[in-house]
Amino acid sequence: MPSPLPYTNALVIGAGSWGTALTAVLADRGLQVQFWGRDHELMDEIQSTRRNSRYLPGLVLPSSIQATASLNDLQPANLVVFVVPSKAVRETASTMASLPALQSARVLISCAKGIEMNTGRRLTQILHESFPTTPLAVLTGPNHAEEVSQRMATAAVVACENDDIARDVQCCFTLPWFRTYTSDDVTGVEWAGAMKNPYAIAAGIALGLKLGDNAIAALVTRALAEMVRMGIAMGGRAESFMGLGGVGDLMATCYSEHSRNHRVGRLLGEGMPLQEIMSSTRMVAEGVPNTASLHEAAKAKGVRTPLLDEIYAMLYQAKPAKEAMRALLSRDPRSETE
Ligand SMILES: NC(=O)C1=CN([C@@H]2O[C@H](COP(=O)(O)OP(=O)(O)OC[C@H]3O[C@@H](n4cnc5c(N)ncnc54)[C@H](O)[C@@H]3O)[C@@H](O)[C@H]2O)C=CC1
Ligand SMILES: O=C(CO)COP(=O)(O)O
Repeated sequence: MPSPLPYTNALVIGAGSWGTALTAVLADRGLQVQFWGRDHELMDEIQSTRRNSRYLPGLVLPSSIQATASLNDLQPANLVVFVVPSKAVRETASTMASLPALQSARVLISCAKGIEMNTGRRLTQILHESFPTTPLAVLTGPNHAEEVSQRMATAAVVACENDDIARDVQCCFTLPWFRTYTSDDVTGVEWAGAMKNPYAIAAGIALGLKLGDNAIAALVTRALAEMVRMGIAMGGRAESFMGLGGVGDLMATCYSEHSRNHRVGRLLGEGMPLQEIMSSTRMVAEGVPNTASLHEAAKAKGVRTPLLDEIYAMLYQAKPAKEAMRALLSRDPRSETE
């Protein structure tokens, strides 16, 4: 049985599919949950019907949650979950920083997956700029909202530099069907969570091109090698890339039909232009902006990332997918450990 709750009320910021699923997790665990999203029409719908028909239609949220789009409605919360897309984290954090509701926060949890363009900053580093005295944690792992919302067995990682806070957050995200592990490698899990997104696009492309299971397994394995190389260069630990936030999330997104990144890749592989794919859904595919920011960060740090370079060329330089795959296969032979 889970222990008593260290935090009693939560605020979830961001009303996409993951924010909606996490609202349900925290409410199931017994926290009082406020749920904020920027769209008034959607938040009114959630408050009156308990459903987010736009992003996670199958889930009926508990009646205890309070959904709103009005910042003035927010009441003080001691656990705050940031789950807007990565490109919206800076603006949302700076807007929220002055609100009384967030002044009493005892921990802020970053749940998006990305690295900022132009600064190469991790999302907790961005949150720290707006909340310099509030402890920060990351929740990450192979966690498709569609499955979490159906209470299907799921495991995740809570990373925080402070072990006590990591355990307190872990306690709030512990349910019979939702298991969390702690880590103190915030840097490693944040780089891992961002990096798996472009590779999920690549795995989707390989599927769309019907390259076969051998090719996809090779791609995913070499993606992991690239993730570890990059993660260590950025200050993370290799072991984090072997855990749920690394290889776990890489597999979940590279092989799952739920993954929006995988879908983008599959459609690209089938020949649909990127612009058309992006305008066919309102859901975020972080791998598209992440490819640009990670490519930029890799070049700045001098990390060798042949896969990411080809994904960048496909997404941003209109390189045909077949040509990119040929380029990868015709590279100079080398040792697997290089
Ligand atoms: N969906 C999933 O299964 C999981 C998603 N994540 C991560 O969570 C983050 C959010 O993703 P989802 O909830 O899936 O997104 P989504 O695509 O389901 O919805 C995006 C949400 O963000 C909102 N949004 C967009 N720009 C905004 C802005 N400037 N200010 C405030 N809100 C804004 C939209 O209105 C919408 O509610 C992403 O970084 C994603 O990688 C992480 C784990 C699982
Ligand atoms: O991060 C995720 C699962 O862990 C969600 O992946 P997508 O953003 O590709 O749907």
